[in-house]
Amino acid sequence: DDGMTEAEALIHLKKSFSNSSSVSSWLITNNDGGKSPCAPGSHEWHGVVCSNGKVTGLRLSGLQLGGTIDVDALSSFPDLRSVSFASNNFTGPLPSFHRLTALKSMYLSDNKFDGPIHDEFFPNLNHLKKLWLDGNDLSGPIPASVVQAEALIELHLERNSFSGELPPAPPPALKSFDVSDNDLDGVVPEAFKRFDAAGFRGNQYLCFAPNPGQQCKRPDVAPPPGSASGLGDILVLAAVIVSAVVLAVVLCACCCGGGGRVHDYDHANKGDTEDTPPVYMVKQGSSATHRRSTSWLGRRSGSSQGGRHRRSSSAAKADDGSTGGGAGDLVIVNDCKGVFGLTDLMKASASVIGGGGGGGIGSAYKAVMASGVSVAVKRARDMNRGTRDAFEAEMKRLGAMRHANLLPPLAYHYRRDEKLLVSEYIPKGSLLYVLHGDRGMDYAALDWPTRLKVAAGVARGAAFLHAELAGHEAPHGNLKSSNVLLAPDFEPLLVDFGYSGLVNYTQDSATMFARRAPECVAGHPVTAKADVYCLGIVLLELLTGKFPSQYLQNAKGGTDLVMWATTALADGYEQDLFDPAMVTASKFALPDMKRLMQIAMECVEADLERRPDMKQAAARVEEAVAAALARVTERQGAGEGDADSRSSHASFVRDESMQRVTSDGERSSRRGSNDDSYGMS
Ligand SMILES: Nc1ncnc2c1ncn2[C@@H]1O[C@H](COP(=O)(O)OP(=O)(O)OP(=O)(O)O)[C@@H](O)[C@H]1O
Repeated sequence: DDGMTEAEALIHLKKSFSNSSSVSSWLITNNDGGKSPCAPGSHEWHGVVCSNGKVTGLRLSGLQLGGTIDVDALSSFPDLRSVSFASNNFTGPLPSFHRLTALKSMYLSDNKFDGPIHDEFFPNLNHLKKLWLDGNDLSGPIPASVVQAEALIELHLERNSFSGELPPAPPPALKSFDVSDNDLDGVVPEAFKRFDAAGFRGNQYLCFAPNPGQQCKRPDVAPPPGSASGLGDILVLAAVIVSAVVLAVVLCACCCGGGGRVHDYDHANKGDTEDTPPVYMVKQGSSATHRRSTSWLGRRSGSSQGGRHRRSSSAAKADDGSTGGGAGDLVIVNDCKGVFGLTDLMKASASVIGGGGGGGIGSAYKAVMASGVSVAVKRARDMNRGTRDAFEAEMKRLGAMRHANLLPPLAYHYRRDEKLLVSEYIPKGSLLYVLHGDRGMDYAALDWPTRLKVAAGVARGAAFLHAELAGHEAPHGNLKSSNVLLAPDFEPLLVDFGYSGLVNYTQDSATMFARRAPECVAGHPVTAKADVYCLGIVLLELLTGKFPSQYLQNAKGGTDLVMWATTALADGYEQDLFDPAMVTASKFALPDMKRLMQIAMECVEADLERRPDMKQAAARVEEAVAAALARVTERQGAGEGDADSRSSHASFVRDESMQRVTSDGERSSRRGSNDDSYGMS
């Protein structure tokens, strides 16, 4: 309870232990009454660490304690930063310590904790630096969400029974990692190879590289009697395939994209070869695949589901009335990719594509369903600003939007504590990824004319939203390069729009990028002009090729593009602002680049009066792009061949990536093996 004093909370905690004789000093005496154990004059409470009069740690290792640990009691210590329960006899599932979001270190080694690590364990622990769980009986996969433990430096999982493949990526700050002596299999993802090899030993089927001479997959064990695998699975799969074929025939005529265009990117762009991107993003659509994952959709998978959701493709179409059949399943708001249900998603091969690590709406996954359709699934936590009805109405409205530069949602799943938002999967990924990721082929293709196309498309999509969703406080609300996906022809597609009225107000500031506009930071309400600021940042990012620090919560890393550009323009160095990879091949276009830069600067103008509205901004961008493209064409006509400029652009990019090859080690050799290695699970 809230009312518990620290002393009372410790007594509660003690009650949850069996064999608590070693903490017999934990008692409320007549002398000190309910005095805090940290108050001056209090008697000594064994293992309780105080700092500035508050309980900040519990040091209870090796005290032969057993039983369970009462996390409710622990949650009464707001200043608790460190707990050690190592080398005791605690049993049962891992306590829900993820509710103690301020914890910096957790030492739980050498007990008898068993069962899986819950999917939600890591994303909540934003301050956790040290997690020691070695020497227990923990099992199941290491959740992919581990990547979200942003502060984690030490992760020790050795001597347990963890199984399955390693997650696609480790947490960004991790320095020490040990999973030795478990039952892991598969191939160690590139991103883990920076850790000491000793930390991977003792996993019979875990391979460092795909190797014909070595088995990297644990042989299937016989299913336990009565389980739903085997024939049941085959029947379900057959049902999925049959229904998918039927649906495909029925639905193939429908249109998904704007202007009557049909997007079908699943099968385009097969040749993605990607390396490990910088830490602020997770590799796009590759990496370890958890087939029949036990955990990617968390509690929803498996038998805990209840019969209600068992049948495949039991999705409800919103048009049928949002409530009909929709309870607990997916509601399709846009059927251009067919109708599918939660069961289809749960059975899909899933991989993480985004951590939501920067404080976004939630984590994102790619899921390839049995029907062959790939979707992106976002798990969004704090979207309870309005009623369920309002949420459903909004999703329906967004799903019905059609524009060549918008990617409307396909479906959603509503639960009070979490929503799933499903959209078509776009293989090339986001502008963020292409600009700042592996700097591969797609980056090489981002020459001046292509950047112009992206700029114009983003502006057009945003202007359309501003016209259609004029009543919204910020019609897009989350415009940034990670929410600009690129179609195979580099036509930009905006995603995650229209959510600003749905995301919890208090969470809003951290999650929606529009709230980082200077006026919002200063405490003013968000308005449609906040989206214009966001457009400005995307334009600056396109022109400079730099990662904007504005996207990060804490200004660690990236470039403050607004400040940099302001200074450079004031000092007359604007030329230095432009991405050399773009300028080298298109020097003739400098005046046009400057013009677009000028528009970007107007968009990020702090004075709202002077900042244009979206309609004006988009019109200016379109005009500038048209003029710039005309100059490109003129140039080509004049014989300075496109081929020429493109090849010098490409060679610049190649030289750049050569440097990366040498500094990063055997990047190129990794490339070839990357994709195959994951396909084998
Ligand atoms: N439909 C999609 N197809 C392909 N990739 C996608 C799709 N939706 C999102 N992504 C990718 O997933 C990555 C992570 O997405 P996510 O939305 O979780 O992160 P974010 O945009 O940084 O945060 P948020 O939008 O929650 O504020 C994006 O960078 C993008 O590359």
